[in-house]
Amino acid sequence: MTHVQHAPASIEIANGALSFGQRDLWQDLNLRVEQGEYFAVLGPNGSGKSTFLKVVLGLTHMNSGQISVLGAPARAGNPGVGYVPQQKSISQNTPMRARDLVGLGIDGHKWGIRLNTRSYRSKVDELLEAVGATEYANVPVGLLSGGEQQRLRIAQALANDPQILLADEALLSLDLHHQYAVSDLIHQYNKRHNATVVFVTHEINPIIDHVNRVLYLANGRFTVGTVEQVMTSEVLSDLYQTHVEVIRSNGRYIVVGGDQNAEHEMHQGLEHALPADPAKGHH
Ligand SMILES: Nc1ncnc2c1ncn2[C@@H]1O[C@H](COP(=O)(O)OP(=O)(O)OP(=O)(O)O)[C@@H](O)[C@H]1O
Repeated sequence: MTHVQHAPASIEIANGALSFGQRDLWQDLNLRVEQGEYFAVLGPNGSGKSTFLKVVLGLTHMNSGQISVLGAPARAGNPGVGYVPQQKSISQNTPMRARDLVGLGIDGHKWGIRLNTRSYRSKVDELLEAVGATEYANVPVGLLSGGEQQRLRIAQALANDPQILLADEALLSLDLHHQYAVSDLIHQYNKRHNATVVFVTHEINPIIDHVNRVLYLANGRFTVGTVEQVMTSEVLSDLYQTHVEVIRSNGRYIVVGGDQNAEHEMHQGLEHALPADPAKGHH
């Protein structure tokens, strides 16, 4: 008799529950994210998206349930997991150059290389090249634009060739052009390395072509499924427990109604989903 060998899940949560005081983020969460999957985490402000990443990172512990990451309990500092934290502005006076920032991500222990050796420098060059940042390698990071800094953060997160890349609002504050550029970069890494991507975002449209499945969190409840399954008026109304309208236009989604948070998404959705079409004119 042959046995089918199941590869371990990239991320697996069993019976997960997490609350802070009176605030439930989720209960009865059972989830298996496969290696190579591009997984989006959506939801309004405060629904627990960033906390979900922190649980995967082993920085926050659930109240109950188990989480395994790459076949072992989640633990902080796992070199198999890369993390692009929510963007914070970098002071103009930071004495670091672009290449120094990227170099911080290199785990010398893993690569057997030391700072300032030739192999270290060539690894940094390779990472800069991969994110298209070679031309500003020696520029102080504080002088770079938000989009340029964001590329460096991604290079830093990819420095150890992680099997899982966690990105927290990686497109926030980028203009539309840079949103798509950064989104493409992450997608390429996902495909070339069969890496799992967990992408936290308010705005699904810039990544919609890449996403395999979605975890949508709202009001202590959640739903999981493909974009087509989750992004419907019926499913989101049920999740928000109030009427929400999901409009699909040119393959983009606009969420209208619900609470203030859903309205917030609506505005972002409108901004990005319906770029001005000069042919149609404005009224
Ligand atoms: N360590 C903590 N102690 C207490 N409450 C916390 C802690 N971490 C997060 N919270 C609360 O949990 C909720 C979820 O926070 P989280 O940052 O995960 O939300 P989010 O969905 O990422 O929100 P946003 O879209 O605004 O970034 C918030 O109400 C937050 O105040």
